[in-house]
Order: sequence, then C-alpha cells, then structure tokens
Amino acid sequence: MAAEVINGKEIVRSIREEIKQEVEELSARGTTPGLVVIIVGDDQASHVYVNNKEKACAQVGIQSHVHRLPADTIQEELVKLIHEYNRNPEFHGILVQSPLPGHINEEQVVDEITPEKDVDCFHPVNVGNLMIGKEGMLPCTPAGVMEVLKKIGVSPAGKHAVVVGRSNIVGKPMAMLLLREHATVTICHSRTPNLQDITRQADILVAAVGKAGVIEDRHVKPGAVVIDVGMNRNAEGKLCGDVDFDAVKEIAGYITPVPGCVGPMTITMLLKNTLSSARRASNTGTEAGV
Ligand SMILES: Nc1nc(=O)c2c([nH]1)NC[C@@H]1CN(c3ccc(C(=O)N[C@@H](CCC(=O)O)C(=O)O)cc3)C=[N+]21
Repeated sequence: MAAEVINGKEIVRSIREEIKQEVEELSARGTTPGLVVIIVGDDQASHVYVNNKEKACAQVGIQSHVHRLPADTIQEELVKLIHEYNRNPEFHGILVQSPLPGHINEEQVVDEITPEKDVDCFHPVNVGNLMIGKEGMLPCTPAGVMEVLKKIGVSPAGKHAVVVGRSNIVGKPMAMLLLREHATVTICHSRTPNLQDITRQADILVAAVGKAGVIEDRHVKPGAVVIDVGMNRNAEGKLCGDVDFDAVKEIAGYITPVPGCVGPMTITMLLKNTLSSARRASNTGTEAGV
C-alpha cells in the first residue's frame, strides 16, 4: 500500500493560525514580537530563505527586520551589531543566517547572541538546556519534525527512531527530542556500515544527510514514518530531499514531501520561538537580554 503523503501545508497553516492569535493577544498587551535576521554577503539561497522568513513573520504579525551587511564585514563589526540587538528591546529573536563568509568564525558569532534571543537554539547554553531537558528554546527543524509527528498522531514513545545524520543543527538535537519523547533512538552517519540493516528497523526514520537519494526503498521498513529533512538541488535546479520519494512512498506508512513540509515547518518553529521569547520578556517586565 502506498504511503500517506503528509500534508505539510495544512499543518503549517493551522499552527501559524494559532501563532497569529497569540501574537495578537501579546501585542494587545503591549509587546509586539520582533525578529531580526542578520545576513552577511550575498549568498543567493540565503536571500530566498530570508524572504520566506520575512513573509512568514508578516503573516502572523511578528515585526521583522532584515539587517544586510556587505560580504567583507569584519568579525568585530558583526559582533558589535549583535551586542546592539541583544540590548534592543524591540527584538526578541536574533538570527544570523548561515552560511557566513569564510573569514568569519561562525561559532564565535553564535556565542555572542544572548541565549534569551537565540531563536535558532544554536547557543551552547540552549543546546545544554535541551540536553538536560530544561524548558527553553527548541531547535527549529527538529521541533518542526516533532510537531509533524504530533499532528499525524504518531507518538515516539516506545518506537525505534533512526536519525540519519549527526549535524549540530539537525541530527543531534533531533535525536535528543525523540529521546525526550521516549523513543529508542539510533543515530547513523557516513561511517555507519550496512546502513540499511539499521534503517530497516526504524518505525520513525528521519533523513538529515544533505544528499539526494541516500534513502531508497531498501532502507525502509514497510509502514514506517519517513521524515525527509534534506534540502538539495538536483541537476535541473529543482528542490529535492534525501529520500527517493517515488520509490519510498510505495512502502512507507507516511512520508513528507520536499518541498512542502519540513522547510516551512522550520520557519513556523522560528515564529514560535520568537513569540515565546517575546512572552518571556513581557512576563519579566524587563525585555530579554537586558
Ligand atoms: N541561522 C540559520 N537558521 C536557519 O534556520 C537556516 C540558516 N541559518 N541557513 C539556511 C538554512 C535553510 N533553511 C530553510 C528554511 C526553510 C526552507 C523552506 O521553507 N523551504 C521550502 C521551499 C523553499 C524553496 O522553494 O526554495 C519547502 O521546503 O517547502 C528552506 C530552508 C533555514 N536555514
């Protein structure tokens, strides 16, 4: 039986509707959530993503500002700007778009964002809080995947979840969130021998490799939930995931399309983090990060 293709657009629409209402309520009480996206240089793909983020913010009533810097901006200048936004009460979220030009040390830059405004959840403090199960910022892509599972009514508890990929922004935090929800979690990566022997055990399979077609039908157990985090361009410039969609959809139970699910869910979770950060700032009376 062919898989159910997850209707990402509908999930995104319904969550953004909820966020919009909560933004309205918070705004009425005097705090309009604000997000600043800092972009250095002119990476083409980045401009597309940043436009999508701006549109999404506008959709839910979050104030957004894109701060563009030239490609030759020096590290100290970028850090100084981040410090300014850390103190600026209008903005509850700060996102520094990656990739950054080669002369900039991305890790050091992320360290300078105050954890309260780190809506990507890249700062070591937020990563640590995630690891020990403390409430706080959630990483956007993994949190989006958890929301998708919730919406389709699949509980990770007691299931075997296999994550393919071990990046700091997706694979590792994804495994942590699944573990938190009581899945048995296995992480596979480029040095895993006999990948299919492990992925075929997965009730929930998350592909986060960054290479088209690595997950084929032979990697998938019949009926499994297959979540495709990949965002690759094929030879014709068309967007495609890590999963061979046409083959895998014949055997999976559920499958996410690329485009149309994890990407827009990632942005939706960014909106949610910005809202939560604004709410915390308004609750403490002092704006976050001051
Ligand atoms: N600090 C930082 N945080 C990020 O979250 C971040 C980043 N840097 N750098 C780049 C990546 C990439 N990323 C995407 C988000 C949404 C879509 C998205 O909405 N994709 C649409 C299609 C978009 C299209 O057609 O190109 C979809 O999958 O349906 C894609 C990619 C966030 N990133």
